[in-house]
Amino acid sequence: MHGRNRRLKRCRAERNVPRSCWPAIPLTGAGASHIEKIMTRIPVTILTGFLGSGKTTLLNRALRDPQLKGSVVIVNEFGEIGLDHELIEASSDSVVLLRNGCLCCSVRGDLVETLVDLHRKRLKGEISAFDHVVIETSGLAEPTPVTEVLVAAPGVNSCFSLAGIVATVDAVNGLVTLDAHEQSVKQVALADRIVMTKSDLLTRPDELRERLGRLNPACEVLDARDVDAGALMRFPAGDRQEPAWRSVAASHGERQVGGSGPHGEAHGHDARIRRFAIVRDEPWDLDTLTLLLEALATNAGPALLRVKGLIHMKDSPERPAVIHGAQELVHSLSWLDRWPSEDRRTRIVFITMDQGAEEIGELVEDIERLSQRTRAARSRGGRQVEFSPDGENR
Ligand SMILES: Nc1nc2c(ncn2[C@@H]2O[C@H](COP(=O)(O)OP(=O)(O)OP(=O)(O)O)[C@@H](O)[C@H]2O)c(=O)[nH]1
Repeated sequence: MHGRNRRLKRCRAERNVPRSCWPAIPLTGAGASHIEKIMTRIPVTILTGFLGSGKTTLLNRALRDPQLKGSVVIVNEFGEIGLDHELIEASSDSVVLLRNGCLCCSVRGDLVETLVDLHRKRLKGEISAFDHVVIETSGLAEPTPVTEVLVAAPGVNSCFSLAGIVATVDAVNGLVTLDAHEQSVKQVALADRIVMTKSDLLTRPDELRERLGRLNPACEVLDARDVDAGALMRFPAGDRQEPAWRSVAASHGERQVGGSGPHGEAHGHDARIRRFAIVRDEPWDLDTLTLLLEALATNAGPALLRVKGLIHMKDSPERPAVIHGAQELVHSLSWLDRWPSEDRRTRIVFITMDQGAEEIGELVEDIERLSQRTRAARSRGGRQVEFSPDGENR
């Protein structure tokens, strides 16, 4: 098309036709849409919120809305076994998982690469022409470094623009989390929209509302039950005040984007936080799962920051059971309609304060042994063995 324009200019100049008389050449068809693709910066929404605060639940609601039909999701989980991409209800080619680190520290470079790569593939037509990106951060991430990538990273800020930040806050655990985890305060303080989740489980979350209001006075606190999740993730240009993140991102603009964060490697600021996974090839029976849920309920509290798992059940091989817990809450068991990928192993991810993989691993092994013995006793017609959380089976 450039060649055609040049040729046209030359021949009209030769004939001395005034410039104003040149016919406008309409940009139509593939050429026009290609130029539009190059010129348009794609809006990005950051979805943040502490561990288990309901980010994926809200995102899944939003993804069912046609407003997010053209959205790509980038999800970050901190650890080798990631489950979030399996729990997001979108086709696998519109979800990208960034694992093995946290977006605000070690995988910031991966985020830059992922965004640049997505944009390149979009231009080449190798993937569908998405018009929006949602980045779901890990619950432990501070949003500022991600914001900086979008505002300041060369190659990213020319193709993408940060549209806004949505933060989820869990009504039940929110106050304790804000007291104990600085990331949670930053997530709220930088948000354009704060969504309080789980207020269905707590009748008067007034104290939390007030606290959120003090942390981010410009931002209305919305109730997850009332929001239009699709519209929530989209930020029409120019419909709000100057966002809090803009000045923060600008003041950090000089910082080199792409390497490790300033606060040390792999969450040095939270040296007490441990993350590990339990993986099993053998399906579980209902006794084992029930005992695990009982043990989780017994151990619920601030030390059990997060547990989530897909469980392969003997009685239900075609669809996994899903378990979720976060601090004080162990949520009711739910089920997926089908396995989201080829991987049908039981995978349970734990994020704890101080409690190590060995301790929890032993607890799960105890549970598995006990349920085996119960099964054997039952088949012999004997009495059921009782589980005690101190490890002594009676
Ligand atoms: N009752 C109730 N449960 C909720 C609500 N929102 C989320 N949950 C439950 O909370 C649990 C955790 O929700 P997720 O959406 O996985 O939380 P998350 O923030 O994505 O979790 P991580 O990214 O793993 O930290 C799940 O069992 C959800 O069903 C809510 O508004 N009410």
